[in-house]
Amino acid sequence: MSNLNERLTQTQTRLKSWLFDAALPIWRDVGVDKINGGVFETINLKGIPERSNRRTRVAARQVYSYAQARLMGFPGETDEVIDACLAWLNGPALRDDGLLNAVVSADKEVVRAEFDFYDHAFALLAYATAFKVRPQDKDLESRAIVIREALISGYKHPVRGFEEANPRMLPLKTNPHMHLFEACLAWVEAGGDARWKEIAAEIAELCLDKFLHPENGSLREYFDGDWNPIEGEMGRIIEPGHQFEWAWLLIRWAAISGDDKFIAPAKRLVEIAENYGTDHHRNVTIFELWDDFSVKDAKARLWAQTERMKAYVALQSVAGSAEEREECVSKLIKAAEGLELYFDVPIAGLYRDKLTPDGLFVEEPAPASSLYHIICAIDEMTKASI
Ligand SMILES: O=P(O)(O)OC[C@H]1O[C@@H](O)[C@@H](O)[C@@H](O)[C@@H]1O
Repeated sequence: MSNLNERLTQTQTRLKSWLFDAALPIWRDVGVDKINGGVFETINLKGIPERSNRRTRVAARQVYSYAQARLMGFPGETDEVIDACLAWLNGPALRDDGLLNAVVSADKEVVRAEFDFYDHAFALLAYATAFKVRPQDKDLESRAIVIREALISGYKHPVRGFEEANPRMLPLKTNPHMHLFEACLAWVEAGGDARWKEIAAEIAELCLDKFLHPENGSLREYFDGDWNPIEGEMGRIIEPGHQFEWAWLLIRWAAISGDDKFIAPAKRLVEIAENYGTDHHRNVTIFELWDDFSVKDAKARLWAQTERMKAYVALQSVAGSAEEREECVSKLIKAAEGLELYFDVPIAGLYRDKLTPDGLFVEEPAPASSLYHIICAIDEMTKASI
């Protein structure tokens, strides 16, 4: 076995053991709120869950995480978390019109009922992944279709993509489109109807035509109502983590759609995020750049490290030569080592979230919301080979 291959296998094994032996058990055994239902937002670094208001996206992400764990062959119990979170999504988080509240308290009082596009994208991902492991449960598909149709009837942009509110509220945002794209791909994989693929195609084209900077190929975050970058500083923000994340999705979409035109822009996104958006001294991908690639915010959140990993798994799958593939695998290992920096806490299975520019971690409870990123990256990593 080559040295690189050996390092890849060791990294895959190490991360998978951390996930299976420590993280999945703790986020199930401590993370589920057995009294009030749903899951806690955070567990502090002493291992105690914290009682705070709950973002709907967290319940959705935990459905994804434990359904994905099942797909990965996790031998432990997963139904408890999946059921608790599905009940939350279809209970306290559900509004009368079929859409979702954004934030609900532990006592099930609605804290923020406003429509949040991002939460709906995650609910669709949750239902898709649950449906992959429970294909006989047709309710999962019907609930997702209710949300999808409500999104289309209430929030469709007149030309392409989706609005943030009805009546319109600017800026329009690429981020929820990215997660809706991700959910649509999951539904395509889960055997959903043709509409999922049509929405994915629309978002992929919108990304190429409008989200990407025509000159330097970066992907910006905030747009006006005609899909031009919003005026002022906001229109100039790019997030390196999102460059990696879109690259991962675009390469997956190239395989599903059979259209290779998405690969070159994806490679460019990775190049930008690696060369300008990653601090090679700390070995972490940072939070924000300006669209001339100067640094806006050098703090580094955990999730961006997982996107770096996913992007290199995608890139190695479309590598043109053995050398290119080895280069991707070597960067994948580097990215995984960057992620593991965040795992250095007294209780295995918990993690840090923010690394400051001077190399210190912020002291704070571990957020449940990051498990989704981590499990996805580890699952993707197991697909890499040389
Ligand atoms: O901040 P939380 O909820 O942990 O999400 C972490 C991050 O997830 C990523 O996939 C992106 O959507 C980011 O914009 C987001 O901030």
